[in-house]
Amino acid sequence: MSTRTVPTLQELRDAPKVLLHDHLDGGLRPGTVVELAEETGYDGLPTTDVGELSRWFKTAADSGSLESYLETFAHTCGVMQTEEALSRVAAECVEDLADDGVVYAEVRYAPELFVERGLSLEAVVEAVQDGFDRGRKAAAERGRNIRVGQLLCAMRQHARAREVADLTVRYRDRGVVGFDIAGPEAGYPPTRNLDAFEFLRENNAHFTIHAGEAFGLASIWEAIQHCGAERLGHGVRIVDDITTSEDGEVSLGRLAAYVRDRRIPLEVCPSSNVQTGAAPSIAEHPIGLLAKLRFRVTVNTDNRLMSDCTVSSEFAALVDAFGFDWADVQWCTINAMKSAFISFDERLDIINNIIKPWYAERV
Ligand SMILES: O=c1[nH]cnc2c1ncn2[C@H]1C[C@H](O)[C@@H](CO)O1
Ligand SMILES: [Zn+2]
Repeated sequence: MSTRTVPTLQELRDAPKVLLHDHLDGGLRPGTVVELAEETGYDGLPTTDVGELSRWFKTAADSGSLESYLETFAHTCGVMQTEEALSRVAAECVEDLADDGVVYAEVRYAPELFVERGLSLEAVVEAVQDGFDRGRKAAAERGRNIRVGQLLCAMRQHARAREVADLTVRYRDRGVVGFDIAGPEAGYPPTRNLDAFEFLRENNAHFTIHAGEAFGLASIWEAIQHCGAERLGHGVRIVDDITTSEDGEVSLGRLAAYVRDRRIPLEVCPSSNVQTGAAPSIAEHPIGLLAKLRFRVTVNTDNRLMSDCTVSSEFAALVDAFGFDWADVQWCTINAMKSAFISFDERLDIINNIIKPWYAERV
């Protein structure tokens, strides 16, 4: 087969893929939201009809602003306040990713959002890990092998980042592979949490930062140069530091050049960016230019429930919009695996023994 074969959605689902940016509380099955609301006595859902609720999440998240997009999480977090609920959501997440052909995933959530009914932060992490372990076993029994790590988020608007950083280090040999900050970007620069990042660096722990989504270059610069982020959540506003002249010549500013030269991974989430207004459409999404310029681009879902997407459907959208072929899909997949927060040996093993052999027949 040649690299020019156009990958179909079904073929993309079969391809081994790597997912670095996926929120646990943004990936629930709509039916599970309804069932958990009933079981846990959460009465805030806009509707208990599964089809309607599914459409409601998508429409409400199609808001054009990150702030109103984030309001939809009140309902998912609302039904995830018990260990049983957290474990179920985590298990289903792993099974759904495995069924989409994901072979390695880092799934993130903010433990501080699940303590409304008295759970400790530790109990939250352990319940999620229990679900991940169960999901992994269930998927393996169906012949779908997947490895999953937890990323613990701190919310930018709260003041618990140092505590969550501590939790990240304590649980790093028990399923947690790194840390992130999430939530509203404008008005909450990453430097507000400098003590957390310093603590993580002192402990040789990994972290990524949501930056360059709803706010521009200043946020990306702070995340990298002040905080020491290894990867950027989204990071797509880096295009503000790239100019294309009338004759098509592209030039990179100092920050864009730094991000590209240092191979800083961009966790790009195309559909989510369109919903929050970070990009006008998939066709006009900066990922086309960033991939062409060979930034270290990775393709991610962000929130599968709110965007009604999968990793495969995100790739399919890029096939349509930019003519991505199998070589591009493999490149993004290897980029992502190289950027994962697990050991070099483990990353290499997945690249050499799972990813490369599968794509070798197509590129
Ligand atoms: O795209 C995002 N940007 C910033 N914050 C986000 C995004 N998607 C989800 N979140 C928030 C809402 C969740 O409750 C939290 C932790 O998963 O992270
Ligand atoms: Zn995100």
